[in-house]
Amino acid sequence: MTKWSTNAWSTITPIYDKILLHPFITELMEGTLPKEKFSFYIQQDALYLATFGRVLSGIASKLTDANHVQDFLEFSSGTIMVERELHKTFLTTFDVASSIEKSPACTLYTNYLEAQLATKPLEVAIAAVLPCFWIYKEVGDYILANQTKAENPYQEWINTYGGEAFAESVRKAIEITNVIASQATEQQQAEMTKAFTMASKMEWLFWDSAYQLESWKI
Ligand SMILES: Cc1ncc(CN)c(N)n1
Repeated sequence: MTKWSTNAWSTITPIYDKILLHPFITELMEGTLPKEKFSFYIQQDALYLATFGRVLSGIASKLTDANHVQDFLEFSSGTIMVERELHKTFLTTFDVASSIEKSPACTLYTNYLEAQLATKPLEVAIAAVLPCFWIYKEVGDYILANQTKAENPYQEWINTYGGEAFAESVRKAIEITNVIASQATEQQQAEMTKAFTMASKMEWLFWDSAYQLESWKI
């Protein structure tokens, strides 16, 4: 039987293809992305990750398999720690402001994840966080395989998401989500795919908001 993740990825392939074509990603790959846009992204991402970490540990608290609990706790602490280290590098390098408010896209995405955790069944919440792992891994791999410039100011970002340590977490996250999906009804699996798709759209929005230096209209 086809795994839930295989069908879910096919559903979001048009979104993923658009992410690869987004100027934030193409310019990041070329190393030509204006620093101002990357700084905006990194600052918003620090705010995003604070919520993401809390949502991951919330999911851990709802899982029943002890190994899955441990994996999600490790995602929450380990993965986030690695990403925070990465952020520190860029926050220092680019000397960005330390107090900022969430952009509309960041607000939308973090509120969405928190709402899935608070109001939806576990299988939906877990599907909602999967794009945060999977899309970043695919984008990291894609950039590593296609970049042509020897020097890139964003190389550390690229290496983090295209690297083996991150890939291992992503494999585990996909596997756990498939186990949860295998215990779900068809209707529940459809809800999972819906959340996976929505969060994938928000990944696109998040990069787009950084590229546009999005601000509140009011
Ligand atoms: C918005 C966003 N999505 C996903 C990731 C990778 N965990 C991230 N750092 N930021």
